[in-house]
Amino acid sequence: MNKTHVKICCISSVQEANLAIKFGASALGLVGNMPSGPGIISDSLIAEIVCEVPKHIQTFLLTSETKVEEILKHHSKVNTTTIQIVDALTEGTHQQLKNELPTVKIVQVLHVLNESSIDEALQISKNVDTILLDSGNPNLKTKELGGTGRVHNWEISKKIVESVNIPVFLAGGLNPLNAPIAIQKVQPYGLDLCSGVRTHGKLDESKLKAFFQAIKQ
Ligand SMILES: O=C(O)c1ccccc1N[C@@H]1O[C@H](COP(=O)(O)O)[C@@H](O)[C@H]1O
Repeated sequence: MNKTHVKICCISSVQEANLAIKFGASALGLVGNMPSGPGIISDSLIAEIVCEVPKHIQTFLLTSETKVEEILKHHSKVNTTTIQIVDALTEGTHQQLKNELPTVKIVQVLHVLNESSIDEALQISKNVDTILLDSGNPNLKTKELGGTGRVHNWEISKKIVESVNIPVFLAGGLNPLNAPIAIQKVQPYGLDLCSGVRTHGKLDESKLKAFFQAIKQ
């Protein structure tokens, strides 16, 4: 079995970034402005963290912008290696983004709500580098676009991993206890987590250690 990649999300300082990297994260999530969620930081802090991170580590800007023009504007302020779009596009296409930023990876989040997510994933997979499956609900009045601490239906996630030809990250309520089961059941390219390795919002060294120990392959 291939090694599962790990993205630690909701990084809120250079110290947290270094801690996550020390334990084995190959990617870091930096949460921009959102309608809700525990991990939001300012764009200036995102830019500062990006500058300090070693070049082999991927930095993901989480953006709630849904228009290509606005996504480009957001990214220009922070210069991450990767853009993670946490809601569906409403103006422009993924291809436009890729044309404008050929060296930046484009990750589209899909909030797994029901079986219709499988067809949606298939469509999206033609135009992005990576899909990230999360447990939010963009249909609520105040949108939930991630950071929920909730697990979704992994049977559906498993079918998506089997159906698409691009890497898939699994997110949503992962922690040291359920991560090995997630890997076995869904077999994603990577795991992505925020609340499961934190205590009172701060990255918790003992939880991080337990997480990486639990998924050692
Ligand atoms: O954490 C947030 O504030 C957030 C807000 C809006 C979109 C995404 C957000 N975080 C992402 O959500 C996943 C899942 O979080 P959790 O592990 O269930 O707490 C996390 O990996 C971040 O990518």
